[in-house]
Amino acid sequence: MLRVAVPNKGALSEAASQILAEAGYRQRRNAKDLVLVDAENDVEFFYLRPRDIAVYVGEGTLDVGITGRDLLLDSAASAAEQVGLGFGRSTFRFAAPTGTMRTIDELEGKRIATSYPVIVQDYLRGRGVSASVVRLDGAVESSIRLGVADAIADVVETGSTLRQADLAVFGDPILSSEAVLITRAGAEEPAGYEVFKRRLDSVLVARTYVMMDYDIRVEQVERAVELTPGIESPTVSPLHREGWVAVRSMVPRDAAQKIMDSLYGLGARGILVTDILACRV
Ligand SMILES: Nc1ncnc2c1ncn2[C@@H]1O[C@H](COP(=O)(O)OP(=O)(O)OP(=O)(O)O)[C@@H](O)[C@H]1O
Ligand SMILES: O=P(O)(O)OC[C@H]1O[C@H](OP(=O)(O)OP(=O)(O)O)[C@H](O)[C@@H]1O
Ligand SMILES: [Mg+2]
Repeated sequence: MLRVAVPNKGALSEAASQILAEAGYRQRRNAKDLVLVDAENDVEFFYLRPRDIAVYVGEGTLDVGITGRDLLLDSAASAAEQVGLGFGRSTFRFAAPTGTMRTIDELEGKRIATSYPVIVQDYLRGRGVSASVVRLDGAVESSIRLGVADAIADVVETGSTLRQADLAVFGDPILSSEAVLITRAGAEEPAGYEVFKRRLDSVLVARTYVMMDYDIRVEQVERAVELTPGIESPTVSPLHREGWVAVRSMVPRDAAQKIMDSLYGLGARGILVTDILACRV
């Protein structure tokens, strides 16, 4: 049975269970449950702290995990990112009281509070800056006001937490994070992983793409399919109406409106867009 680690709480928990449910797996109904066996699909889910997931997967106790890229890097566990899952996006950045710091070099000799000490130390080492890192569990934004740090390095999503604390980011983003699927680095592929991965990949495709159908004159088909090349190749079928064909193709969801405008300009009519509920590509 494939053993999968899923965040039990925090920013990634709900969306992780959601993507697994969309991939056809049973998920726990009670947020207190620690384990759920999906016997029909031969998968066992373990609900764990997102920060611990890379440790279990790196040790090989669990086969696969969903965690944040930032948490994976900070764990220094021997786990490898397989695919970005497109949710739980954030950046990881330095911040200090508004107007006090502009560059990374100004961190020299300062105290930096963070919940991600490994990422911060690696980054500073790479930049040749020596500073002391104060490890805190959370609510890092309060650390400067409370006198234990001069700057912080933390997860920034909307930026509203920083604004509330009168802090401003400075320097380039240290990294961009999202939820990722991880497995043990260098290990043989666990039994059942291929199907599990294909199911998640399929949800990502179904979320990213829509199905587009349209009718167009035969002379314009080549130009039209350049706009809608699909993943494999578009389906072109004859229409009862002489000189016209119907085209069906997957297109990226966020480009659909622009593509429809261009197709209409080429003379396409009856342009329809539908959601993809599930797929295998
Ligand atoms: N707004 C956000 N706040 C915190 N983490 C976020 C946010 N958006 C995305 N994430 C990601 O969620 C992961 C943090 O998980 P964690 O469980 O610590 O979340 P949390 O919301 O801080 O939970 P808790 O505060 O209960 O520990 C990281 O990968 C982080 O990049
Ligand atoms: O940019 P924003 O949208 O404001 O989100 C980022 C904030 O959210 C998280 O805090 P959380 O609420 O998880 O508290 P914590 O720091 O105690 O974990 C994170 O640590 C930042 O503080
Ligand atoms: Mg938090």
